[in-house]
Amino acid sequence: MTTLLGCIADDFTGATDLAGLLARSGVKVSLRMGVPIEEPKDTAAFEVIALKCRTAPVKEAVAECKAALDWLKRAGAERFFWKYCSTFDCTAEGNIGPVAEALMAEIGAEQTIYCPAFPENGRSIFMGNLFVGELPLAESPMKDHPLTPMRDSNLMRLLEPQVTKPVGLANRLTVAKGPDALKARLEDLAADGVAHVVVDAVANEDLFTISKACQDMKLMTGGSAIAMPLPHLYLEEGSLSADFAKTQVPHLSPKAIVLSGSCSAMTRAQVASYSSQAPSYRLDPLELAKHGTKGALDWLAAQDLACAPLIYATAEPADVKAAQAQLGVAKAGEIIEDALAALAVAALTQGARRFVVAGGETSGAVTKALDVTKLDVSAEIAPGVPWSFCVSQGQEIALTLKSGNFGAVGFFADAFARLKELEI
Ligand SMILES: Nc1ncnc2c1ncn2[C@@H]1O[C@H](COP(=O)(O)OP(=O)(O)OP(=O)(O)O)[C@@H](O)[C@H]1O
Ligand SMILES: O=C(O)[C@@H](O)C(=O)CO
Repeated sequence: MTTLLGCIADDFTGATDLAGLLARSGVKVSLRMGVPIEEPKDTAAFEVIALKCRTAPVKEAVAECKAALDWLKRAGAERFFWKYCSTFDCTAEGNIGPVAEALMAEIGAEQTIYCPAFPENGRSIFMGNLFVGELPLAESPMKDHPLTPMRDSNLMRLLEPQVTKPVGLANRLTVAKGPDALKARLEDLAADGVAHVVVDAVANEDLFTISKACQDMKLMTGGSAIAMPLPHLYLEEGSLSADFAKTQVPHLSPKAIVLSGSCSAMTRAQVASYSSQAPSYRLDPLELAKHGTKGALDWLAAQDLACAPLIYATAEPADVKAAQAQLGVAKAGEIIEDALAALAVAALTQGARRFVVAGGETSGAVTKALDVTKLDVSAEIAPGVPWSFCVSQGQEIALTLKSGNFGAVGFFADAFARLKELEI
């Protein structure tokens, strides 16, 4: 069918997060890993293209996003969504603003909104400031992120240096008045030439108000949650006819592996919890730089994958900093991503058919190595983390890509329990 909403996500866990929230409505969502080589055919109403461009050089990110946009246009989409992290992960140069501005120019959008709020996961925006739980972004564990340390909580201040046109705010007091008041505020800002509008949201009701006010915008930008109401709104406006074809759950070998390259606070707690119940192996970037992956591959080869072992690079901020000081930030990340990618392929060869991967960059590296190009999105394990099914090297596998800070402490065990439930 013709695609109604074309979505571009800046990392792989972000893309599954978005696809999972859109799929909550029951509509079919297709998730593509990278810009498909083949021309659009039999596309879904909601198409999500996952890119790995959050920390790529600006020019590269813009070019990739434009290529994704072109594909989505050819799939018939006239409305688009630019998905970035609910913690607004970016560097001083971008890529949130430059990509948004490039997409706006391509599709002729005069104005767009920025709303990374995800209240179910504790992300809220008030007076343009982003909170993670009760902490301002810059005081949250995101201040120590290995690639995009967030040292300011004010979204307007973060965005301004990344764009050429004026930035403004539609605050919670306006959002609380409902969609018409928000529309009026956006029009006033547009009349003043404000192209980039940060919109406050602290609860799911705010997201519904914002989506309703913005559903006709050519481009919306944000975290996944602001897109969640769109299927329902499209059904209401009549552009979408309900397609409740459920994703089939295949019966797969119980052999499984957990691969974690996220150093986020929640993943650290999840790794600590799971490593007390399953065999686990810690990857040390300095050791990998010196001796390569042989030690880890040998360890994996000796494991019974029915026990769903864990391999992790997840480390405390001080250890990450120490490794980065010796290897450089990009090199340290790359060494680990390469190792986890090689271990994923080895696990597949050893018969693993259930993969849990933690971390957006990590997920990008692992799915690329597994040669996964399209995922059918299934039910969520935790808000924003669905199971999905795909084919890797001719084998059907189950894959979940977990955003660094998502899921509860018991997430890894929860994931396998949820998959068992789905199989019944
Ligand atoms: N011990 C370590 N030392 C240095 N870098 C590390 C270490 N462990 C992981 N990394 C790197 O840190 C980065 C973590 O980013 P990743 O996107 O995978 O996780 P995340 O940011 O927590 O997840 P998300 O983007 O879903 O929130 C990766 O590039 C990874 O290779
Ligand atoms: O929005 C989020 O927090 C996640 O989907 C994400 O982008 C993690 O990389």
